Amino acid sequence: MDALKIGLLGAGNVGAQVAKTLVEERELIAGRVGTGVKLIGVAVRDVEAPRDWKIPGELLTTDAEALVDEADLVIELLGGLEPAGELIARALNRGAAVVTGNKALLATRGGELHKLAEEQGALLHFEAAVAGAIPILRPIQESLSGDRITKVMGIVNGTTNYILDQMDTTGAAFEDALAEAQRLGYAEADPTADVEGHDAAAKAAILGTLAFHAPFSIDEVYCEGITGITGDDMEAAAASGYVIKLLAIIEKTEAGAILRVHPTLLPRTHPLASVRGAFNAVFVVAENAGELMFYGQGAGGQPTSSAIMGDVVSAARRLRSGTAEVPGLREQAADSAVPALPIKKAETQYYIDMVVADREGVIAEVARVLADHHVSIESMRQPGSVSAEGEVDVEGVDKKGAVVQIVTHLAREKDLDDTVATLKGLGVVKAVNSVLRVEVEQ
Ligand SMILES: NC(=O)c1ccc[n+]([C@@H]2O[C@H](COP(=O)([O-])OP(=O)(O)OC[C@H]3O[C@@H](n4cnc5c(N)ncnc54)[C@H](O)[C@@H]3O)[C@@H](O)[C@H]2O)c1
Ligand SMILES: N[C@@H](CCO)C(=O)O
Ligand code: NA
Repeated sequence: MDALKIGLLGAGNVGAQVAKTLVEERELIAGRVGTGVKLIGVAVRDVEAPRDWKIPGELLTTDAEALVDEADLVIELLGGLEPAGELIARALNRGAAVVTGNKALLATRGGELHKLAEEQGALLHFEAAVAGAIPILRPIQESLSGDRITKVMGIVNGTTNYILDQMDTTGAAFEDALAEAQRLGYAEADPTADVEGHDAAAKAAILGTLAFHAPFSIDEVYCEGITGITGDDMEAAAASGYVIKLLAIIEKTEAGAILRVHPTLLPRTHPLASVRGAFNAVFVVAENAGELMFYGQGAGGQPTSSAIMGDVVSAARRLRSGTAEVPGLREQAADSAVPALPIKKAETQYYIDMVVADREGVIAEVARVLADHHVSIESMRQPGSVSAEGEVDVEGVDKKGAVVQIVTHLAREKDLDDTVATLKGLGVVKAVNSVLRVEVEQ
């Protein structure tokens, strides 16, 4: 067999690393595949642009379509919906294998692209799209395919974990931590996707699709990012023994599935609390397997290139042996439909941080509001008072109110919303500073 022709689209953070591996490790990759492999071109916007690794000039081209039309295997690392989607479809229509890390595209048009791949008998691999270097999709699609997955929960965005970790451990400002995450190659080209939770939501949709054998799109994922999290929130959480993490949680109930992404309070003893920097960690719960945990680098050019190269070797082996077989959505559709349920149906624990009038009977009044809405209290703290300037004053000087922090037992999202609305209307409640969801145990 002639050397397998590989076309690479994009030479940014991840693409440049992949180009480096394909050139410098060509022999190793060929040995792993069992046949020769050849990088035939790298499509870029500007052939003169400086890159993390200097790609040999003869490989660079601005004609992505011509490259796609020549390749046996296309690696898409442009990001964004277009022209990435159109180029992937073009490759699949030719029967070429495609490897991509583009979660935004897969969470939007995944169903259509999987169908196209199936129709053409072409391969579509995307391990890099979720949790960077961590092998998580293949274990879900293959190793756990004889089990029933009931829940997946984890930290799946490196940029936001890096930012929150920096804010928590060094007191860094949000903007400074974000700039550093961009410099380190963790963030999306438009980092709004990271900090507003959209990147994690795309990953939640992909995880849901594979774990629950039913197609979910990003529109079906409830999504809150971390832009509302302040240094004060982090400090208050720390003082109570918690840390704030952006979690993606997908869980199956009898009626359907709830997919959500939001900042979450975790006790410092929780295994996800110790996930630092741009690392990711994902819990998978399956009926027979029980709990599994996957941990590793979730972002960055070099770690992500490992997942891309794993998919390249896997696809190339199948091309070589002529056994293209796609664990795509046809197989997923074998299960009965699993509707996506609204966040209002979710049940979780909550943390409410508020300022109340500092006088007798107020706590009883607050507790009554919670009880009236079927929300029961697990713990309550009164860490101090606030001054006229709104600063916590533990000495109690110049008191304008008392800070009260409540952690509830499991409650329905709807009941919690009603509770908070009632609390806000209560004369004795001066302010509700923050309401966060809490995960205390796995
Ligand atoms: N960076 C990470 O840690 C990471 C991890 C996992 C997945 N991903 C995904 O991998 C993909 C690439 O990420 P990245 O961090 O390397 O992004 P990047 O922005 O650093 O690189 C993308 C490159 O593609 C180029 N490009 C865009 N449109 C083009 C076009 N039409 N023609 C030619 N070149 C074009 C850009 O100029 C840029 O150099 C994205 O889908 C991203 O979501 C990234
Ligand atoms: N921007 C993404 C890249 C990895 O998918 C992140 O920070 O996790
Ligand atoms: Na991965």
